[in-house]
Amino acid sequence: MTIFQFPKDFRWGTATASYQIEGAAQEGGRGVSIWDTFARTPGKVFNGDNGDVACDSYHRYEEDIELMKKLGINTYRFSIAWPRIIPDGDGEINREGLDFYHRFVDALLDAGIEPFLTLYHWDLPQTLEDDGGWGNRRTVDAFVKYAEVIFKEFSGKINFWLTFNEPWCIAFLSNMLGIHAPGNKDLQTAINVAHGLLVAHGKSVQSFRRMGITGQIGIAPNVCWAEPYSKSPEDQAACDRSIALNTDWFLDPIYKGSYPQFLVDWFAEAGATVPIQDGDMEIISEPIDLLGINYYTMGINRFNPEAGVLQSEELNMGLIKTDIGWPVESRGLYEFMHYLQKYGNVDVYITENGACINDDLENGKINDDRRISYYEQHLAQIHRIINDGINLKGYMAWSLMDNFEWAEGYRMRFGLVHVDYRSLVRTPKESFYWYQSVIKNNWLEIRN
Ligand SMILES: CCOCCOc1ccc(-c2cn(C[C@@H]3NC[C@@H](O)[C@H]3O)nn2)cc1
Repeated sequence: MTIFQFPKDFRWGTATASYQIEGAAQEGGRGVSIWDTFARTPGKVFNGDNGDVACDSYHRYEEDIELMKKLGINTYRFSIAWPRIIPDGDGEINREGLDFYHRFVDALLDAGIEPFLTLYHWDLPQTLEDDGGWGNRRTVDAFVKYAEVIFKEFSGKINFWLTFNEPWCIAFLSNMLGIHAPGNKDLQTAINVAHGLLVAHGKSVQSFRRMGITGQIGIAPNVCWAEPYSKSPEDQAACDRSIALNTDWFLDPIYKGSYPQFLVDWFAEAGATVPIQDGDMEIISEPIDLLGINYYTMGINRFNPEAGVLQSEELNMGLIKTDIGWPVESRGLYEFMHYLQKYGNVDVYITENGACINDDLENGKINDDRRISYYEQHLAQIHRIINDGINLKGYMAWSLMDNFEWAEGYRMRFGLVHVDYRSLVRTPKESFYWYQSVIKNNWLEIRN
């Protein structure tokens, strides 16, 4: 038996997002989001699933908070649905939407749980997408207006703020690969979206400072760690491109005030350029306080001129995979956290980490041993990272409960709590009780 003790002030939590759990899509004055539209577009989401009901957390959040109290977490990451606050994107404010989130945040605080807010977790008001989305400065300004409304309303209640969740997904997964909403398949559009959200990030951080809002603010990129299949420079360069597009493409502008030139040049070869306007990079590089890091898996990549715009092919190395097909390899988290040190020893929270394991109820229990094993491996790496002196301050498991997994619909389950989507009954899985024990002890026990 090996015991890994965590720091006494280490934050333990779980994470969710508005469109994935709330439901009540036509209630409370909520406007239409790009995910409402995308999910209703035939062929875009498995089984034609959508977020109309989801986990019904809009109505059942008190039950969810009881589960959080039972789990013992002290931090809960969630997102606010912009279409509940300003239904048409940049027009009238919907007081009913603000009141809902005040009730929710107050209930979290009453439960002794720290709210950890993501302002944008992919549910853009459709009216703004109809007018060019993140590539149109109207959307940038609309986001700043929305962010300032939330800052003003929740300053003093919320102390941990993230502007954007997984900017690579918002820009490239959704506008170059077309796998997520709005489903564009164009490199220039993706680069325009990435730049627009970065300007929106920078402007909202400037507002946060100017308004004197309580707490700390940052952003949450997702990690794509990749190691070369061979020692060839071409394979290493292919890995560098994959890693950089998920993180450096966003963190270089924020921490260095410029894009990674080797990728700018690579995209120029493909005929795509970054639409930088005077003053943009100064705005984007407004200093932040923390980083959220979302880690799920890593790849072994090689150069392949046929493998998409980055010419970087991920190989099947025969590793154990989760039920969504992602290799289980926690080593990439350790390697990435050391890679991240090039931006300084910044405060980092793991804002997402978890496994898609689709075990179902058997005699009233869900024996998700594979999820426990995934978490054991990744928390052991977290312990190594902390022992190396890296400022890793907290960990939020993705996810508190099974929910709408985007293009995969409801078939892919990441939750510590099982959700029956017909009855909406929540059932803690065995991994819930395992994580409960880790949190209670503030240590990880590894069976040797
Ligand atoms: C066949 C080509 O495939 C290209 C990669 O396609 C994907 C799809 C999905 C992801 C993805 C999904 N998640 C989990 C979410 N993170 C935020 C939260 O909302 C979770 O639901 N992280 N990354 C990445 C890459």
